[in-house]
Amino acid sequence: MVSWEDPTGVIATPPIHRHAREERDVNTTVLGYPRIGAARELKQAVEKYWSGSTDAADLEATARQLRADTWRDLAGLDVIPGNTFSYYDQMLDHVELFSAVPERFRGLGLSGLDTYFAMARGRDGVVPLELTKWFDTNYHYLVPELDKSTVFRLNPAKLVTELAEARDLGVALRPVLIGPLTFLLLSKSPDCEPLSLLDQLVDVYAELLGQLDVDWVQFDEPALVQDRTPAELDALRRTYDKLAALTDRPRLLVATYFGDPGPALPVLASTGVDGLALDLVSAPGMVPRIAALPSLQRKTVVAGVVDGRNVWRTPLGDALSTCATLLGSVGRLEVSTSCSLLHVPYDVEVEDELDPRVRERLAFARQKVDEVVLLGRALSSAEGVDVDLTTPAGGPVKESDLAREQAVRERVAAIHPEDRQRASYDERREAQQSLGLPLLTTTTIGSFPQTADLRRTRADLRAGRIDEATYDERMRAEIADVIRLQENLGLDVLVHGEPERNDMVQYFAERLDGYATTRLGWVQSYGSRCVRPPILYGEVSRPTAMTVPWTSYAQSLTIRPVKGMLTGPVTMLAWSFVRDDQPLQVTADQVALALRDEVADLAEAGIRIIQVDEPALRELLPLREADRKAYLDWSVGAFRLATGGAPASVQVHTHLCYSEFGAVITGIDGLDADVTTIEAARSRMEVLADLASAGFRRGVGPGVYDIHSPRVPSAEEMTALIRSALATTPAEQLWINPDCGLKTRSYAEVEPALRNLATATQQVRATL
Ligand SMILES: CN1c2c(nc(N)[nH]c2=O)NC[C@@H]1CNc1ccc(C(=O)N[C@@H](CCC(=O)N[C@@H](CCC(=O)N[C@@H](CCC(=O)O)C(=O)O)C(=O)O)C(=O)O)cc1
Ligand SMILES: N[C@@H](CCS)C(=O)O
Ligand SMILES: [Zn+2]
Repeated sequence: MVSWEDPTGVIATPPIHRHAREERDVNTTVLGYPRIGAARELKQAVEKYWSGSTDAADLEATARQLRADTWRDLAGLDVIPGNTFSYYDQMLDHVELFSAVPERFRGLGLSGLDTYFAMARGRDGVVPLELTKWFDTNYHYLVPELDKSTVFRLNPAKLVTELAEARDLGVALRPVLIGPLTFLLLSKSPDCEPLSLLDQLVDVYAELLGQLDVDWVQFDEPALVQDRTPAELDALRRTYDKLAALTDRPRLLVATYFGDPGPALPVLASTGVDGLALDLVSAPGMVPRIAALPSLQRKTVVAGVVDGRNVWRTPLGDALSTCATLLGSVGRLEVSTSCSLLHVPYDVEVEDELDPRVRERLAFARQKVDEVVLLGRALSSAEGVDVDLTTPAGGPVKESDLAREQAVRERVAAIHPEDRQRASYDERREAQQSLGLPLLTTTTIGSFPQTADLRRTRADLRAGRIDEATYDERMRAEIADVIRLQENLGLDVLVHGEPERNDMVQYFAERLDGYATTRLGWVQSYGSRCVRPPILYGEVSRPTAMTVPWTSYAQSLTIRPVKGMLTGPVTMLAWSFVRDDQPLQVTADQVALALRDEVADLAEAGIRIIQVDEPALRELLPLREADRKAYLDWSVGAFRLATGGAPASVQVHTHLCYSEFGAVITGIDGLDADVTTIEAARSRMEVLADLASAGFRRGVGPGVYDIHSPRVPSAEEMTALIRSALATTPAEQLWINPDCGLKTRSYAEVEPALRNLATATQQVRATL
């Protein structure tokens, strides 16, 4: 995006010219937009600010430019969402908006901006807010911490500044707020139900509405697509009736997304709000119910017909007919995306290395805005634009390499229930005795620090500054260092450290047929951290071994067992954009078969322990209870298909992270892994009690080192955690390891932490 520098060095942005429009039959909008920057400008700017190499004014200038860029991208829409920018996370912005900053950060005496970042990242030994997954996406939000003495106070500076900035550029915004129900339901409180703070919070929203000089305000209430109690639905009705009863207020739009609001739909429709935004991509079955609700004849319905979470071009004919069905039955119709575009990359046009047959089927954020605009024009009787329905919509690239595709489909059709079944655990345990592992076996989760040097080496290879042979040599040198370090630390089961992996999903996607990867398709995962979700567009198969040479090389350097390291089928799907023309279960089995071949090759190469990571098993769990059993059946089945061919003598591990395991305990047991390593340090081993009461009797490694924090835990702390684990788990079952991989940490933290982990283990072993 072009920026205009004035002589003082301050970036000046020219007005955004939007054509004056008449009120149309059908307006256009989106529910939100990415904010990290098309070239990850925000990531670079905040990381520079954190490192102290730039100041707050520089960071704010970048932020201003990014907001202006966003409004320019959205200029073709009739209604532009506002408050979509965030330095770190939108939930954290609301903590600031309501002055709900926990005491431990207020005491630090920092500026507003630094207090904000301290809540996100911790500071001077003060632990940050907890980070957790945003519904069933790969985005993470910060969990507000409230208690019964919390007093909300309005602090609207960020919002008001942004609205004024937009107004100066000639842009009117519809600010987006997290709705009060969702804000509270996602918060945690040690001494009260967060919803008990609702009335007080709603008063602050009311105060805010009184200060906003805008036409519309959008309240995001995705928590309504989860199961809600009658009391919560009652609270919903009270909240929006109260806000709607305010005099002299903006119009109120309540947005639900990621699913069907079910019983919350008639409740919301019966309140005095002016509009509802509904996700008709994830819940197309809602259409007849919307059309049948008389109260919606007086309201605006924002129809989310363009998928905000996946990257396929919209089947425009289908979207048009959905809108046409609704046109006659709702007060006004607005065309939109199903949710915020935060979850897709900016622009497919820059992906010049993508196979054109794949690229022509894709729409990223900018293309999705174009689709919305096109649909709006086609539906608007004043313009009557014809939509070309012949351009390919999203979906598999059917004509590619048909022979292999056919073979994959036949292989899936031939899957037999026994393929998902290993020998009995007792038989496996016996066969694995020859590994000679001690009680309280120590290990790590796979990755060692991804140093700047490693990333630069990969960038050098991509840019042609070094050749493959040089790259391989440097990676081998790193593997040798990592093996030596683990031997010196006295760890029992070693890893190669994953230096060759840009990302645990992308690495495999780059090596599988049926998957495409992008050059610049970055999506924010949390704060300044981004991922490039690969695109699973066809039938998946494995042309050749993906990990065997690296793992075998590592094993050749040591007599201790080295764990092979694979990413499981569910995580390969969860962190990719996947085809939506066949059940996820079928796609998962295809990925599982490719992994099954890798497991066989690793075993053939003499690797005795293989870990298949499934950190996203919890994340994909359906938002409604009624859908969970079917999900756990196919997801667990895919994992078992991937690992089911492993001989009894090969020890299969899995790894899960991101707490809240309660709902997937039966699934964890169902995976039938010989050893499960699991995040536990922050929750002080709570998961073990759940596993014990579910009768889990295979190996379990609760994390004793919280790798999400730069803190180095002492040996004493870890000793205490191991002892508390032993209260519920017999020593024969217990493994000692960190919570997760070490890729985001530095060696300065990792070395002493692992040394302490080994010391703590020895201290406890001596007492057994
Ligand atoms: C475990 N997690 C993961 C999730 N999803 C995934 N797909 N992968 C995951 O590991 N979801 C849940 C969590 C989220 N956690 C994280 C943790 C860390 C990151 C992260 O560090 N992201 C990096 C980008 C990683 C990457 O792809 N690196 C590439 C490219 C690096 C790069 O930007 N190179 C520069 C040049 C660098 C130079 O010259 O020095 C460039 O190309 O311009 C690589 O290593 O090759 C981030 O920086 O945000 C994400 C999620
Ligand atoms: N093996 C991976 C798992 C992360 S969830 C790692 O260690 O980074
Ligand atoms: Zn993990």
